[in-house]
Amino acid sequence: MSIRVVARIRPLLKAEIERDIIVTAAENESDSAEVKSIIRIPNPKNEAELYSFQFSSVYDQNATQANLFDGEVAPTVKHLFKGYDVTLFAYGVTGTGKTHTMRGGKKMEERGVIPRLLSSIYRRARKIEKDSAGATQVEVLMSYYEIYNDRVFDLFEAPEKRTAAGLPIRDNQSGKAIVVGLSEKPCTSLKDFEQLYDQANLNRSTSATKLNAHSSRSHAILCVKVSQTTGDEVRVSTASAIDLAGSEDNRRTDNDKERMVESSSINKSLFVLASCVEAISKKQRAPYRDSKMTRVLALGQNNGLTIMILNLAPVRSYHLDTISSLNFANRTKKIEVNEIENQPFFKDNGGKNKLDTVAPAGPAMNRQPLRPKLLSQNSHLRDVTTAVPKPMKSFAVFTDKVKPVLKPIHTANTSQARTISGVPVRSPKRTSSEALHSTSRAAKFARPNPSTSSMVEAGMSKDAIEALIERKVTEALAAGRAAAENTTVATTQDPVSDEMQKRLLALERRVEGQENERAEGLQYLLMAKQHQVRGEDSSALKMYRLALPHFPENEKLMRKIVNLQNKLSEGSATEGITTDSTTEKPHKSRRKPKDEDLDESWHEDENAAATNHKRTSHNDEEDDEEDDGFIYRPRPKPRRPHMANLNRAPTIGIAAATSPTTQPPTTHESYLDYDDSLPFPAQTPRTKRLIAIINTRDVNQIKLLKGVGAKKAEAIVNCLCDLDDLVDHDSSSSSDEEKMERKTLVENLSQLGKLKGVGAKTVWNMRVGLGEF
Ligand SMILES: Nc1ncnc2c1ncn2[C@@H]1O[C@H](COP(=O)(O)OP(=O)(O)OP(=O)(O)O)[C@@H](O)[C@H]1O
Repeated sequence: MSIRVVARIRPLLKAEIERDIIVTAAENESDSAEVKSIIRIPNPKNEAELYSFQFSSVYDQNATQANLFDGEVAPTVKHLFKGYDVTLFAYGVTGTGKTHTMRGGKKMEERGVIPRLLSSIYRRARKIEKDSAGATQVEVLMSYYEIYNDRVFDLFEAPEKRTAAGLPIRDNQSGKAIVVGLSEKPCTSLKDFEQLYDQANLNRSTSATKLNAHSSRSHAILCVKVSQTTGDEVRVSTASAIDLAGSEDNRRTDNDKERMVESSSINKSLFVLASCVEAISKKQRAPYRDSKMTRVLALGQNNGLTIMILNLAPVRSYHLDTISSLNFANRTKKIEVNEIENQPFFKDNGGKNKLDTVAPAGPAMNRQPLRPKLLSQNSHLRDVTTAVPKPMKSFAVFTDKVKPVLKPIHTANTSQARTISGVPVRSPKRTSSEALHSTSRAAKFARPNPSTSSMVEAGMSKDAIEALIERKVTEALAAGRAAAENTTVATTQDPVSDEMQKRLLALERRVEGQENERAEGLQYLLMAKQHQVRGEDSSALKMYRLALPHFPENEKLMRKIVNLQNKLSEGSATEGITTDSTTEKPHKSRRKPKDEDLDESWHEDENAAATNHKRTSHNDEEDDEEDDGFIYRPRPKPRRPHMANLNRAPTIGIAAATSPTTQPPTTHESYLDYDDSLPFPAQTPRTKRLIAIINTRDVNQIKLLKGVGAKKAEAIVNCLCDLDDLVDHDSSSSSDEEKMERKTLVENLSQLGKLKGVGAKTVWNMRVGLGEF
């Protein structure tokens, strides 16, 4: 049968209002039963259009905890006692009610699926024990763990006892992922359970986020193992109840760093889950192993019955998230699950049966026996037992009976080998039965076993059975050793720190990537402006276009591109007309730029102020990065800088100061160097103001500049003072007055950009931050 998906819409929370409701439950008109099974939600792009999603059932805002449990979970309990594993999981965006559904509140009517399930299990257990007059005993064992930041932690352990790496997961022989070292607590009554469960929940990672005051930061997995023992026969089945952490849209969460790490881990695991579901639906290989949660949940790989509870918020603020959850659920409902019940196995038989000494241990030891999978079938949950033919009761290993002569086994310690050779020499090593009795790892062999008697009936000699057991034991021990080795390697290498390292690196790269990308964009902009002031419009256009992907929504940039394009096409048209004319050949460098050409450049005209007044039409608001009055003029001849000492400071933070010509400039320096030799007066009021502020050396003033905090301001002042010291050293004989005169002053933006801790970007920000001046 396929996974049963039921949707639950939570009621409005205090902060939400009625008119924001966009998710509704409806009955399926073609279905005679008056049960809601449709979710309706508008198309985010066209509110008039409604999307409909059909599920097994839908519970609206008015549905109680009891309604949901009675309708969906209670019917699974009898299947659990028939040997079927049951998996229940709550899926949904953060704050949609998963924990409320699974755990619920403390009051009787608010109890969620989990306490109700346990209550129902105990009730049924008591009934079975009573009906069998004590011949059948039911034992309930519980394990509870969380997957936090992709690490597994036992919730029965206090957080301070956890190891950073968490518990390892490995596959058992039937390929089922199991958590190694998980504790399993017997719970004899509902009271026991409640005590353990409440205590364990205190260990679960939860935090307040903007979207949920008690947000689960981990996936919590509760496994309830039910063992029914009748005489020698033991039947084990497990109910797993999983409260997944909710996906988060971090544009809405305002998460801090720690919450972000959690959030990205949650989102990643949910993304892997979605990828698994998609792969399954496309009949491709599902990437289960990409996340611990998907490994454990193993959707589509686990047997028994699976129910997904899709939790939904009814309001508009969740619109896109809700649609994404609905799409996920829509795919999930098509996943087929193998309806196979667990086979009983036989326990100790008064010492006669050598197989039966070990009881199952570990939460995953009750998984499927080795036998062919039944073909998946689509049937209703309630019809499971009648609709599905009983699977074969035999192990795959029973094929051995058609080959009664067993191959000698390679290992020396097998009684079978001795029997076959006929040499009654006792091996110095232990026999299979001894091995079974003595090994502390014997739990593995407690998987469902055929009874010896049935094997004998099936025509196998006792020796053949012994040899068969021996072989299985040897194989299992070898597998156990291999697994143990793997585990050791895993713990000694501290996979978490490696993993963490990798993530941090990736994060760093991402941040760095973003920074680089922005810097690259700014660089293209500046180059474009440089080209433009030189009158090289087509190159400028090229540079603006290169900058565009870095500032995709920047209207100003787009306008510039369009204007330049127009200008160029106009120009080429004019060129066509005037090719024959030699009368006017405008000197590029002398042209007077149009408004959009007037741009941030550190080639500034001395008459800028005058020009400024004439340019009344210029819309400053639209182009706040532009300095009024810039026009291109040929680069003046390099003049020996007034502040030669700036270039003489080799180690105090002026980049490339020692040999600016021999060292290739960095990208930032290259455009800072561009107007290195500009004389001080040739600057716009804004630039002058900026430089004046810097030259005050007043940390309080400097720190107010955009992009400069107290630290950077201090660094700038220190750097300037260091430069003064250098000058003083150079001229130890100078008078104090001369020294004062020689006090290091920043003359232009290029010099400013070379101060320690100041780069092109900071200079840019400082200027822009000064606004119109
Ligand atoms: N059916 C419901 N009835 C009443 N209140 C509900 C219901 N469902 C959810 N709530 C309330 O909504 C809030 C969020 O629910 P809950 O913490 O269960 O969300 P969640 O999906 O588990 O979130 P997260 O993924 O962040 O852990 C809680 O205050 C809870 O009490």
